[in-house]
Amino acid sequence: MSKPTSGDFPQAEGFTKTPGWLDWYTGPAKPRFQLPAGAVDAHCHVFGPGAEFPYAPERKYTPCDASKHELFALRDHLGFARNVIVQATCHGADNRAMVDACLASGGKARGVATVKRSVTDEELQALHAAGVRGVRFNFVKRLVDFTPKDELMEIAGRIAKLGWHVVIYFEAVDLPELWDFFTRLPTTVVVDHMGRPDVSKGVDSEEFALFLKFMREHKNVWSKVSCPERLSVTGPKALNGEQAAYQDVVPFARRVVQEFPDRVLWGTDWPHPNLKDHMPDDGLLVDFIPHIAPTAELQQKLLVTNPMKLYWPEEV
Ligand SMILES: O=C(O)/C=C(\CC(=O)C(=O)O)C(=O)O
Repeated sequence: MSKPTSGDFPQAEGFTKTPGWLDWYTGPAKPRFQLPAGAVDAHCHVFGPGAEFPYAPERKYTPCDASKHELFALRDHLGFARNVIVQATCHGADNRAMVDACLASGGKARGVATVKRSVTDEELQALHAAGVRGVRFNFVKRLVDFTPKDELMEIAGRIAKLGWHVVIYFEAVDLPELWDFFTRLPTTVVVDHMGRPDVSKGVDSEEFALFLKFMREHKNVWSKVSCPERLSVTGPKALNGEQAAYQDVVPFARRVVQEFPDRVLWGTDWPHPNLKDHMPDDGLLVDFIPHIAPTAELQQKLLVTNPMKLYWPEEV
C-alpha cells in the first residue's frame, strides 16, 4: 500500500486541512510483538468524517478525516480487542462522532468526552449509555481556549457521581501551576502522555521528578505512557521496519511503568493529530511496548488489567 503524504486524503466539502497536515499512515506493518488477549488501545480518536460530523467552529486545527471504520480496521490489524476513543479538540464539545463510534463498536469501544458546564444531567446519562466513562480537560494552549478552573471543578463534581474519571492533558512546564487544581479533583485522574516531558532534559530532571512525585503522592493519578512519536527528539522514527524506535523516550515510560504498574495505560494515539515531523507506522508503535513494559506481567497490566478496570469495570 502506498504511504500518503499531506494532501493525499480527500477532504469533506467546506473543510481545508491545516497547512502541513500529516495524514495517518496507511498499510501499517503487522506488529512483531504479540499483544495479550483482550488488549485495549486506550488512547485514540476519530475525526469526522467532516461531511457527517462537522468539525467545531472553535477548533485550532482541521484534520484529515479518520472514520470509525478505519479505526476498527486498525484495531483488528494490530491485534487489539478494544478501543478507548478520546474526544479530539477539533470536535470541541460536540461528542457526536465519538459517540457514534462507541455505539457502532458493538461494545468494543468506550469513550472520553468533552463537556461544557451547560451540559444537562440527561445529556450526561445519554453519554454514559453510549459508553462514555470520562471527561477530558485540556490545558495545552495551542489546542483549546482557556476554561475557568471553577467551571472544570464543577464538571468534575458532577461526573464523579457517575463513576467517571478525568483525563488531563498538559505540558510538563505547566504542572507546578496546575498542581493545586489537579490534586483537588475528586475522581481518578488520568494524565495523557506522561504530562509531555521534555525528554532532552533527561529522566532524572527536576521536571520529570515532579511528575513522578505527583503520581507517588496521589494514588488516584494514572498515566498513559503513550505518544513516544510526539515526545522523541532523537528517534529513531517508527518507520521502515525500525524495531528500536524512540529510544530517548524509553527511560521515561519504563520508569513510570515499573514504579506504577497498576496505574498505567497505553494507546496508539491514532490518527496522530498535529504531528509535524513524520507519521509513524502504527504496527511499529506496537513494537515499542515491550521496550517500556519488558515482562509479560507488566504487559498484561498495561494493556488489559488496568484499562479494563477503568473502562469496563463491570467485566472485571
Ligand atoms: O491526540 C493527542 O493526544 C494529542 C494532541 C491532540 C489532541 O489532544 C486533541 O486534538 O484533542 C496534540 O498534542 O496535538
